[in-house]
Parts: sequence; structure tokens; C-alpha cells
Amino acid sequence: MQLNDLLKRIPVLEIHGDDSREVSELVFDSRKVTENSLYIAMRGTVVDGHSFIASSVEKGATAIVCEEFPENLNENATYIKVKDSSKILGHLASNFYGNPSEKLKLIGVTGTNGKTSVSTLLFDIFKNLGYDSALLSTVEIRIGEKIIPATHTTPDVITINKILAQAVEEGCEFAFMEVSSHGIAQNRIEGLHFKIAGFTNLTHDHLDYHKTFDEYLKTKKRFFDQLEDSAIAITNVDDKNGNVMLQNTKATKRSYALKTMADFHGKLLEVDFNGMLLNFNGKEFWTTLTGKFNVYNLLLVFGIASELGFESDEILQAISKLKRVSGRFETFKSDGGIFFIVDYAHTPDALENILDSINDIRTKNERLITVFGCGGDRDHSKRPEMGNIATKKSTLAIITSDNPRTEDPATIIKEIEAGVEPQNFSKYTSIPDRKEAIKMAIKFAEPKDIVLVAGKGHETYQEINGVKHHFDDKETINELWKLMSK
Ligand SMILES: CC(=O)N[C@H]1[C@@H](OP(=O)(O)OP(=O)(O)OC[C@H]2O[C@@H](n3ccc(=O)[nH]c3=O)[C@H](O)[C@@H]2O)O[C@H](CO)[C@@H](O)[C@@H]1O[C@H](C)C(=O)N[C@@H](C)C(=O)N[C@H](CCC(=O)O)C(=O)O
Ligand SMILES: Nc1ncnc2c1ncn2[C@@H]1O[C@H](COP(=O)(O)OP(=O)(O)OP(=O)(O)O)[C@@H](O)[C@H]1O
Ligand SMILES: N[C@H](CCC[C@H](N)C(=O)O)C(=O)O
Ligand SMILES: [Mg+2]
Repeated sequence: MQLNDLLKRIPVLEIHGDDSREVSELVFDSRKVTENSLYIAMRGTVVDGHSFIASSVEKGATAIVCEEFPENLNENATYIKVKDSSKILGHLASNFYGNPSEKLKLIGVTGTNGKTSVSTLLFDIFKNLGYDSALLSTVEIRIGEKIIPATHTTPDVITINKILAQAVEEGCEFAFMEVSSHGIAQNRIEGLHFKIAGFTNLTHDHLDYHKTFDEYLKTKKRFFDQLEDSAIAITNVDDKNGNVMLQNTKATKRSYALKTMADFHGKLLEVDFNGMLLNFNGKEFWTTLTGKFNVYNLLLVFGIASELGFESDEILQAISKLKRVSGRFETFKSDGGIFFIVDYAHTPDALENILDSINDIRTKNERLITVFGCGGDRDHSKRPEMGNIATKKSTLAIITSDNPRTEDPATIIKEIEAGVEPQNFSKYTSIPDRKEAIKMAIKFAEPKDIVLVAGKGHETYQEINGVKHHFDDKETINELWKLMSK
């Protein structure tokens, strides 16, 4: 694409050099610069991309977008000065890929918990309804049947536009994506046209990054503040921050709730480990998903599909065919009668919800053994809270490692243990090796007991000091069970 076409409607402060060059590609990482590409220099959390301008030109970049011109300008490149490169990147990416978010219906889901569940369920439902769509989630990226591994919950804005452009080309009419708070804060959704934005809930997470809960809340709210008036915003009004999200939005406002009046109202009629009987806006149906938090997720799915113009009956029919999302309240029974649950709960709220859901369903004649840990290099204040919740709500908690990343697993475990209340001291043990911890749970469990392995859900690795070692909770349980039941 020609540079001056790419710069259409972009607020440029100053330009130095020929603006009619052909741009082959957009890149924000100097290590990925190719011949005739445009390098965007951005100030990051670790380094300043401006320090890689010269090396990018040497590698073949012929256009540079930056906030400050370097001292020495190279004749082989055109330099474009802008106020905020991180914000401009989104608009450049939209222009470069032909504004794909305007050519399909883009639906974004934000909130602390439930983003992957809701977006994946939407993708699955629309498949059931006969539509191909795109999915951008923590677990994977999908374009119709094609699966691409995911590296982020919300990828960078170049990747998003690239995926959406492919989706348009392949005839997808919808795209469902998770909108993380990091994504909003780092302008990864800048320039995208959302048709619908959904809010799940807001609880404690990522305070290592956002510092205060108020900052975290304001970041999430920015997503709704940025919507156009042609968009629709759907919020959970049972959450105390549900209405806050919509305070300054231009979008049409819609609500969903179980406890209060709302446009989309749901009731949980019956629940067990096999599924739930629900009533949405007066219509009863059965689903194989379980747990109260999934009623909220399904209600948001129902709300979004309704706003997209589908009839209640066809949506509920498609919902009743849905399968569980990988690593989210996944259950299986061993032949010895132990009941295993694998769930991605990695925040205090998620852990509390999954434990409450299990406790609501179980008869209490069996024991509930919870194996969990907390990720390294992430919000430390989650740790004691999760220690308290797990020990309070289980018969026995086995504290172990999640992804230690660059931290010492023993230190993380100590921070979790610090939250255990004295009356629960006898209800936990700590085993840093996750496989050994799961082994201990199986050893301790008797037929009918429930073993919850929480925190890693679909993940197939354990990250230790920058290396991702293969580790899969479901696979480990099956493997150990086979060995130990011999
Ligand atoms: C803390 C954080 O979010 N960091 C993200 C951020 O990187 P950064 O600001 O640290 O970048 P940096 O290393 O300082 O570099 C600054 C700039 O210089 C460039 N650079 C750097 C080095 C070099 O040699 N050449 C070069 O050009 C970089 O490409 C960058 O543009 O921008 C990068 C590009 O978009 C992201 O890949 C990176 O995500 C890191 C890997 C990450 O782990 N992020 C996690 C925390 C995250 O985003 N998680 C959320 C989900 C959270 C949830 O569960 O809700 C997500 O959406 O995935
Ligand atoms: N609506 C909900 N309310 C509360 N907890 C939920 C909800 N939905 C899911 N959970 C819990 O949170 C865990 C993570 O769910 P999910 O992966 O859908 O969330 P997410 O928002 O995508 O998380 P991430 O920020 O890691 O991408 C689930 O395994 C479950 O324990
Ligand atoms: N997207 C989340 C996932 C956390 C998953 C958990 N297993 C952990 O490693 O903490 C994060 O990066 O904070
Ligand atoms: Mg997710």
C-alpha cells in the first residue's frame, strides 16, 4: 500500500521524506522488520521502541512512525511524527487491512472472569446456527474451521486486523473477541468498530499492572466510553460495577441479570454436575453447562445473539446443544468413582465461584479436595485471598505451583499460606511440584470424593524461568489415575 493512502485520516504532526513509497508491512518490533516495511516506535513497559529506529532502517524499513525524530535522519526512509504512536498504530492497521472490523459484526467481551467462556460459546452457537465466524480468545484464535495458536488474550492491533481481514475474506459474518484490561490500556483495540460490547463482572485481578482497583475499573470502562452510537453495550447489572461501565457510553444500553430487573432476565431452576435447567425471558431450557456463573455467561450469550437479530427459540435451541468450554468446569469420573473437575479459576472470585458452585451441588457426604496455586510475576495480593477461600470452602486444600514464571515457587506458596485463617490450618498441605500435588489428592480421595484441580484449565504447559514445560492438568490426572489404580 502507498504511504500517503495509509496515512489517510491519520493526524500527522510532521513528515520528513517521500510520502509516496510503497509499504509492504507494518511492524512494531524491530526484530521483525522486513524490506520496505513501516516500523512504529512505541514506548513500552521495558524499553523505548525509539531506540530501535536506526537498526530498523538498516534492516530495510523505509517508513518510520515515531513521537520524536531521531537526530540522524536516513535518506532511504520517510519519518512521520505523531503525538501517540501506540494510538496511531490501531488506525494504521485498520487502513492497511482495509478496515475489516467494519465489514463484519465485531463483538467484544470484557470483564475479570468469563471472557473466554462467553466468546467461545458465542462462536460455537453461531456455528450451530449455520454461520462461520472468527474467535480471538486466550485459548486459541479461530477463523471458521482454521485454528491458530493464541499468545495473548487480546493480541496486538496489527494481528487483530490481520485476523479480521482473513475472516472477511473467508466469508465470516461475525467475530467474537476477548477484550482484556491490558489490551485496552495498551491501545490494542484502537480503531476497531465494535457492533456489540459485553461486560461480565469486575473483581480483583491484575493489580500488579493497574496498581489500584479504581484504575482497573477505569481501564475497563474506557472500552465502553469508546463505542460509537451505532453500537450496543450489554452489561451485567447484578455486578455492582455493571452500570458504571455504561455511564458515559454513546452506545444503546442493554442489561442482563438474575437478581434484578433487566432486558435479559435469567433464572436457575435446577442444577447438578450434568447440567442446569434454566429460564431466560420466560422460556425454559436445559444446558449441559453447569455452575451459577455459567448462567451469567449464557445469559450474556443470549443477550448478544438476541441483539444480533436472532429469535429466542433458535438461540435457546443452539444453547442447549453447546458443549463445555475447554478447561472451564470440565468434569470426569474415574472408574474408581472419584469425580474430577478441571477449571481455569485463577482469581479469588473465580475460585470462590467454582467452589460455591461445587458446594451447592454436592451432597456433603463426600469430600472436596482442591489442588491450586498462583501464577508467578502476577498480582501478589490475589495469593492470600485464594489461600483463605480454598481452605475455607474445601475439605482439604493442596497448595501447589501454577506457572511460577521467574519467581521461587516456595515464596509464592508462602504468600498463599499467609491468607489461611487459624481455624483452617489443619485443612491444607503444600506440595510445590504440581504433579506430586495431584498425586497426593488422588491418594487421599475415596470413591465419590471430588477433586478440583484449579488455575490452569486448558493450558498445556507450566512456565518456569522463561521455559514452557509440557504440563496438562487433565492429562496428568488421567495418567496418574491409571498408574495408581493398578
Ligand atoms: C506488560 C505487557 O502487557 N507487555 C506487552 C507490551 O510489551 P512492552 O510494553 O513490555 O514492550 P517493551 O518490551 O517495553 O518494548 C517496547 C516496544 O519496543 C519494541 N522493541 C523491543 C525490543 C526490540 O529489540 N525491538 C523493538 O522494536 C517492542 O516491540 C515494543 O513495541 O506490548 C507487547 C506488544 O503488544 C506485548 O506482547 C506485551 O505483552 C506481554 C508479552 C505480556 O505478557 N502481556 C500480558 C500481561 C498480557 O497482555 N495479558 C493480557 C491478558 C490478561 C488477562 O488475563 O486478563 C492479554 O491480553 O493477553
Ligand atoms: N461469569 C463468571 N463469573 C465468575 N467467574 C467465572 C465466570 N465465568 C467463568 N468464571 C470462572 O473464571 C475462570 C476463567 O474463565 P474464563 O476463561 O472464561 O475467563 P477470562 O475472563 O477469559 O479469563 P482471562 O482473563 O484469563 O482471559 C473459569 O474457569 C471459572 O472458574
Ligand atoms: N491471562 C492470565 C492467565 C493466568 C493463568 C494462570 N494459570 C497463571 O499463570 O497465573 C494472566 O496471564 O495473568
Ligand atoms: Mg480469557
